[in-house]
Amino acid sequence: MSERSQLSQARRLVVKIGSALLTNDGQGLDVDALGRWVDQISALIAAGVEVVVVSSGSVAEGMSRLGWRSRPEQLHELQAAAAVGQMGLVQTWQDQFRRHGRHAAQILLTHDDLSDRKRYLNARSTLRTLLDYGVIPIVNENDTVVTDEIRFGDNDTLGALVANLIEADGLIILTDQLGLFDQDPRKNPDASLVLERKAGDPELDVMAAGGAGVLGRGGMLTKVRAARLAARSGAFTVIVGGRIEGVVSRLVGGELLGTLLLPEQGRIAARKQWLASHLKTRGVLTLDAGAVKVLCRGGRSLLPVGVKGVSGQFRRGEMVSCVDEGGREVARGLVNYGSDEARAIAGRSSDRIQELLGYISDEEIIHRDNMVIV
Ligand SMILES: Nc1ncnc2c1ncn2[C@@H]1O[C@H](COP(=O)(O)OP(=O)(O)O)[C@@H](O)[C@H]1O
Ligand SMILES: N[C@@H](CCC(=O)OP(=O)(O)O)C(=O)O
Repeated sequence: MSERSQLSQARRLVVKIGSALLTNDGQGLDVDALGRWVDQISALIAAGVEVVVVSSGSVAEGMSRLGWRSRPEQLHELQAAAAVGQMGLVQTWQDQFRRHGRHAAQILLTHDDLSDRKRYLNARSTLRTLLDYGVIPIVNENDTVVTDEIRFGDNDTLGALVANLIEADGLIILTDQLGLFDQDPRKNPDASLVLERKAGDPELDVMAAGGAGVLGRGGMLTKVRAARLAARSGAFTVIVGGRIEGVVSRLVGGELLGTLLLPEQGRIAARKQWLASHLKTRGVLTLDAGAVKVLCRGGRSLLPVGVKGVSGQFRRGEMVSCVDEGGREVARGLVNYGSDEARAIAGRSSDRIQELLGYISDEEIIHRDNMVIV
């Protein structure tokens, strides 16, 4: 089976669109181009694919609104431009999706948000809920509170972090070149397009060393690094020309466009390896025989009703060990409730969580995607 078939089989995708493409030569947003991507993304959604958009362009749109002709040097001026431009950016996405009868939602994140387990889970449930409702999340960096990303143009990394967060099958990075070339095509007209590589291939760093275009900031190096980060959760990355007519639809239709960067291992294996190796356990849930049976059969989440005992102090998002009544470990996973709340809902039906805690964040105590059977 060709590796390209992964694109047509993808059920959840992150599409990242850089400043170099979104802006009309730096003069505000290219609304027509944006509308064309929206048409293609809407067709994908209608075909049952879940799509999250990571959109740059706030600084460029802010500069245009403020009448600034050249990109400011000062970071606080860039942040001010981003704050002004973000309003126009999300409004434009919303206006375009409205033509297809769809809602868009603004999500502003920082890298730090995603390295904190609790915030990670919160962001994940918000994004999942939006996708369940058929809403298209439009993600950008929260430039008011961070500066590295504005400086380095690191929305490529954000795209990869979002792909990890929602366990996307793939990340599509739309840019102003046809893909990754073996040398910077602006400087070397003989450069040739790379069609497919493993994301971890060290030669990619040498090829991508040429720096960024005039409007973009990160260049190809941040895209290659983003592909490696996405590969950690088993997602593929495609770097491709966003101006190619019908690019997203054609890619997903199996056309050989852009550069496909592949993970070393599949999605589930990657996530489980990450879960198994990266986190310390903070507590123990003792399960009844029925819960042990459904977990071991695989593919099921753990509900509070199957929990007989809770020990240790842990917070939402931390790793706990699940043991049977004889103390034998059967699974590990990231809990959706802290230890006090877990004690309050243990042995109870999920219908009662609201009444017992005064709120409900999730009906399962550990979601199957966040669990490894040991
Ligand atoms: N090997 C390469 N292949 C393609 N483009 C390259 C390469 N090396 C450097 N580049 C530069 O990277 C630019 C794209 O990155 P960037 O300007 O940051 O865009 P974006 O805003 O889409 O993230 C291209 O315009 C190109 O000049
Ligand atoms: N968050 C800012 C900066 C992000 C940025 O420049 O990223 P990119 O164009 O993808 O390299 C913006 O939206 O303008």
